[in-house]
Amino acid sequence: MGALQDRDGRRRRLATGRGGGGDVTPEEEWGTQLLKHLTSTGIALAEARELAGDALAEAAAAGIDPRAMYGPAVAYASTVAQAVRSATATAAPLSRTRGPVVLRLHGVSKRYRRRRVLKNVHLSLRAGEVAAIVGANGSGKSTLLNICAGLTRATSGVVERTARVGYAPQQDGVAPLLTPEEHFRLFGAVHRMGRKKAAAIGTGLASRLGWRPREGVVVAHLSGGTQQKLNVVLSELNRPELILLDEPYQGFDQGSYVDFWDQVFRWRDGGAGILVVTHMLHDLDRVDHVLELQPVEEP
Ligand SMILES: Nc1ncnc2c1ncn2[C@@H]1O[C@H](COP(=O)(O)OP(=O)(O)OP(=O)(O)O)[C@@H](O)[C@H]1O
Repeated sequence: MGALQDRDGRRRRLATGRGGGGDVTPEEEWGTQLLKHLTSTGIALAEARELAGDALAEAAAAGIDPRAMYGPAVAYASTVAQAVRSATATAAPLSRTRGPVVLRLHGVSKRYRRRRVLKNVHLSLRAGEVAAIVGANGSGKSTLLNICAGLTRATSGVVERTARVGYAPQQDGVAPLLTPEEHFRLFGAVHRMGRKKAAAIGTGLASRLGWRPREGVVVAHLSGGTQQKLNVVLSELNRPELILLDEPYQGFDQGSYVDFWDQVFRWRDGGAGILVVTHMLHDLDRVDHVLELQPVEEP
């Protein structure tokens, strides 16, 4: 047996694959497999141990079997390895400059009729930064993003945002009966872009997410993940200074997920501020701010 130490300092055993006494739990076996696959991708043993330990600890903290939370160890190892590589490749130098504040929330609260959904939320996001919003279902993440986008009015508090904002909502961001190119033209027109330019920019941005839109195919006939790529592309069509993304990679495969984060870091290094709603715990290590929303207890 080997051993990993999780974030709470507990020791978690890893099976070595030989001998081992037969009392290895499925979770420990998954951790061992993850460790093995991580090292086989070239990640150093110490870092692989830490990554595997983090994964097990996060699953244990969430009370979820790691196999259900992350999928097969080999697939998760590949995701982690790619993320580590891209994070290393795109990691900003320590001197990374932050620009002006592009979004400021001060004491933001929201009620729907008598029901309070958000209470006293504060956030300051600068150009060149990424912030994540996390929280349980119903804790108000989408509501907050709608408020940031100016689509929903806060009941109280101050919301200040930069002028050029891109928004990929969780639902209804795309029209089922239009083609991607028609979306590019439509959204381009809103930003006073010519049809050709909008189509060219949209297609170029799509390629960064590993997607080449096919002519004449309406959105309703695209996969869920591809529809979501369109949603993301539309949010960045006008080179916004603030990008709001509500669980943007639902349905993405592993490669698309990695491409997506590469794209986030490109936006960030290009001077945008990015606010992303996520349920992926391992995303949180690479962002500058984490805003955790708690469900509001009172009526
Ligand atoms: N337009 C609305 N009118 C009334 N209640 C609403 C409205 N929009 C959202 N709510 C309620 O506000 C609460 C927060 O919803 P919201 O969608 O913001 O949460 P969330 O954290 O994004 O949830 P999830 O993780 O499931 O996406 C929920 O109880 C929801 O039912």
